[in-house]
Amino acid sequence: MTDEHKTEETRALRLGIAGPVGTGKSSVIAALCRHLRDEFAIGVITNDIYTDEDARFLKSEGVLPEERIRAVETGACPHTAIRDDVTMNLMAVEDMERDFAPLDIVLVESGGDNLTATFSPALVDAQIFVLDVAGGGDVARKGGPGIGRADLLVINKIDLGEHVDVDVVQMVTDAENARDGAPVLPLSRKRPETVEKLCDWVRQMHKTYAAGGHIPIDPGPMAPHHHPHADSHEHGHPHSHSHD
Ligand SMILES: Nc1nc2c(ncn2[C@@H]2O[C@H](COP(=O)(O)OP(=O)(O)OP(=O)(O)O)[C@@H](O)[C@H]2O)c(=O)[nH]1
Repeated sequence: MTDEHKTEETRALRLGIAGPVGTGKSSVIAALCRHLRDEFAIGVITNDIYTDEDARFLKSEGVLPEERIRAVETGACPHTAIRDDVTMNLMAVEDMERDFAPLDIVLVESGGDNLTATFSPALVDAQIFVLDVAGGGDVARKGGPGIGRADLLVINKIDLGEHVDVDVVQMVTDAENARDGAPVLPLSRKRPETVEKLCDWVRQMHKTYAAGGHIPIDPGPMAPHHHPHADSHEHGHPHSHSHD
């Protein structure tokens, strides 16, 4: 950590990374750790339903010392653990902050099975929502709380645009229109200048947060959705949510 980023009085910036399955959340976290680990003291919490696969991926990439990467196995709908009852995650974040104090940034990766899952502001101070071009150019137009109101919307894998017939410029424009001027970042790990822009956004967010100038926003509740389970049962959490 450089003196410029030293924050004696504030706890770590808790930054959530959400988005549908496979859009590149773990890759975004790996890139941030690789590029920012000499500037900031970083910890990572991953969320999976039954496994610690994302944590194992990040450990195998060697992006941080292994003990700075911890998995929360939610055992249930992963969006519940980042939005409705954040206890497991909050404890994991607080343990991490205590064990490695002082940390500058804790990155929390959502399990992400749904386009509309977002973090509660009780868990994170700011959140990045990740889409990718391989999911289709029209996804950005569909809106929803993460696309519309996350602090940053990343459109990932722009290197794949031509292979999946997606007009990346149009997709970014659609996303900007859905966000009333909030930032949209086209990203590809194969284009270092885009990775640097992502790092700059995080640096700026940390600076604003450390100066007390960042107010966490709640992107809003997720939309009603279905899980492809065969059973049918009530959920113990309040958002509208049914299993078929
Ligand atoms: N071409 C290309 N592939 C990428 C890029 N970023 C990630 N990927 C690939 O996309 C796939 C999914 O990436 P992950 O980082 O595992 O995505 P995720 O959102 O964490 O996935 P889940 O945790 O399963 O939801 C992997 O095969 C990555 O190698 C990129 O910028 N360009």
